Amino acid sequence: MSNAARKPLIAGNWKMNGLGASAPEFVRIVGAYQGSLKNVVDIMVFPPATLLTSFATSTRGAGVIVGAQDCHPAPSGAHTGDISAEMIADAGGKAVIVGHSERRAEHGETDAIVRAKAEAALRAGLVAVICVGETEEDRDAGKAFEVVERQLEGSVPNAARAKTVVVAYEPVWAIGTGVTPTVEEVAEMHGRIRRALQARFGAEGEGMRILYGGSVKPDNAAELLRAGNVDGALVGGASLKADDFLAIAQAARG
Ligand SMILES: O=C[C@H](O)COP(=O)(O)O
Repeated sequence: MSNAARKPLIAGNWKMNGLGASAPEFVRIVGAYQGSLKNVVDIMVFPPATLLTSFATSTRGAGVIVGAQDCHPAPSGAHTGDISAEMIADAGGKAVIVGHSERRAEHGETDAIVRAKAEAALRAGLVAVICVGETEEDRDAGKAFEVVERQLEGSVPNAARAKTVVVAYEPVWAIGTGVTPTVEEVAEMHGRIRRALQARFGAEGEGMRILYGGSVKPDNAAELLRAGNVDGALVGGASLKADDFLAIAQAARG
């Protein structure tokens, strides 16, 4: 299956950024999406949880998917400060990021925890965007493929299907640094991820979208998105400005 058989997906992760005053940026994304983009690219936006409901309300009917940046594995309970996948769905969210490297590093999330969170997402009817990626140390030690394949094996649930799971490859050393792997390096890693997904999930693994993330900007998006098995991007910093994010979405048109 070529890239063209999978609808591109551009996802914006706002991380811990955004106040009520940021809503107009999102409204501009929704407006532009309804114009020319809707038929050629899927768009997801992951605002902080405080903005989830208002963004979900403003996108209703427009097709931009809104999601959360994390969820707890349990549906409810005594877990102060956490939110469950069911709560995200109740708030109008349709997707959730799990296993982002910032959560793995800052909150000690293991592959088993990430998998439990992805399973919670599927239980609640959300799309799980499961992040994997090696550190600079891993890459320098020649262990990038091994690390990413181990994360995939440990983090992706057995129930994963093409419509319910998206994999995001984000080399940790490329996040927020302005440094990216070469297009060849991205294609090589995405090819490895594709083969691992196919080996485990067959045709469903062939259809699963694999996003690249890490310093994607309007000026490098087109070449990164042309690489083999790159089905879209998970964008951090450049997703905070509607113009930049929409320029990246335009680049996904091919
Ligand atoms: O989730 C998004 C990624 O961590 C990429 O962030 P960045 O585009 O700011 O490098």
